[in-house]
Amino acid sequence: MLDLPLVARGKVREVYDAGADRLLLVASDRISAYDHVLPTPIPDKGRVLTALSVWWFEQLTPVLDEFGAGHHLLSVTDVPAEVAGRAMLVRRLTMLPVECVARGYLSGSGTVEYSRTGSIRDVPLPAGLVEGSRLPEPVFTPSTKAEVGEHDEAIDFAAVVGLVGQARAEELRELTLALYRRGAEIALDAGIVLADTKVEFGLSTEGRLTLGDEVLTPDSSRFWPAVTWSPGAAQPSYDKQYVRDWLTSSGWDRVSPPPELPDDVVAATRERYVTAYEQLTGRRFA
Ligand SMILES: N#Cc1c(N)ncnc1-c1cnn(Cc2cccc(F)c2)c1
Repeated sequence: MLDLPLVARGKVREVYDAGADRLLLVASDRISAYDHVLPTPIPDKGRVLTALSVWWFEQLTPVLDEFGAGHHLLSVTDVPAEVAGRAMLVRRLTMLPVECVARGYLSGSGTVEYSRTGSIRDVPLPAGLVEGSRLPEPVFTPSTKAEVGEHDEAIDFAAVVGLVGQARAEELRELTLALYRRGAEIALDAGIVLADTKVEFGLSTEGRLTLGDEVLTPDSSRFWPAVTWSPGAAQPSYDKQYVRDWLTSSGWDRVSPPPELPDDVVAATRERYVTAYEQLTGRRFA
């Protein structure tokens, strides 16, 4: 347990108070599937996803610069030894109450909405799209932050305006879409379809729009292997498919506490995270 006050705890991450205007974001090795946190950790998951976020902050800085925005990462070395490699020291922000989601492909709740309305939020889409279809243009699909354990609630652009004002809402939409476009382009070059992602922003003490949270990780985004992309059915998850398939085959009812994962599923899942990192960054995971 860290000797710092706990600020927030998510399914697989914690936020600690690191003193004056600083927080410590700690990524655990926990993995969640079907809205349950599984009892078996995936070794190095926290370290891989932290290293990936750090790399994306570097890659996306030119996009942030275009908008006069910054990011909250201060250090990954100035952190307690017990969480070295899986913690980010970040600037404390005043977080904006909007989960900024960009979708480049139709999936999950997006497919449900499209099936009912022929659109996603206020964006009409062409007929004939199916689960996994690439959208003509990426779509901004914001939601409000739910209490821990609850699902985020979809909101439309007008609701974002109501929360942060017209100019800020437009800035959030355009910056979220620009970050997604750049990330999706880099990911596809590495053989990964970035189907969608969720980013969070806050305001720095100087009032500057600042990208927070984790960025473009398999926990905040849908990663699909490009080689198996085939619209018309649920796409296999790049990182969680072994876990999902094993849980389904185990007969687990998705309501009672989930079973422990077998060693081979743990090892294969760890390998997926490491491979995603190495394919995207071109760097060896140490
Ligand atoms: N990032 C960031 C951040 C910041 N830079 N400044 C102020 N607050 C936050 C902050 C607070 N909660 N969260 C969500 C969150 C993240 C990780 C784990 C969790 F449990 C919950 C983000």
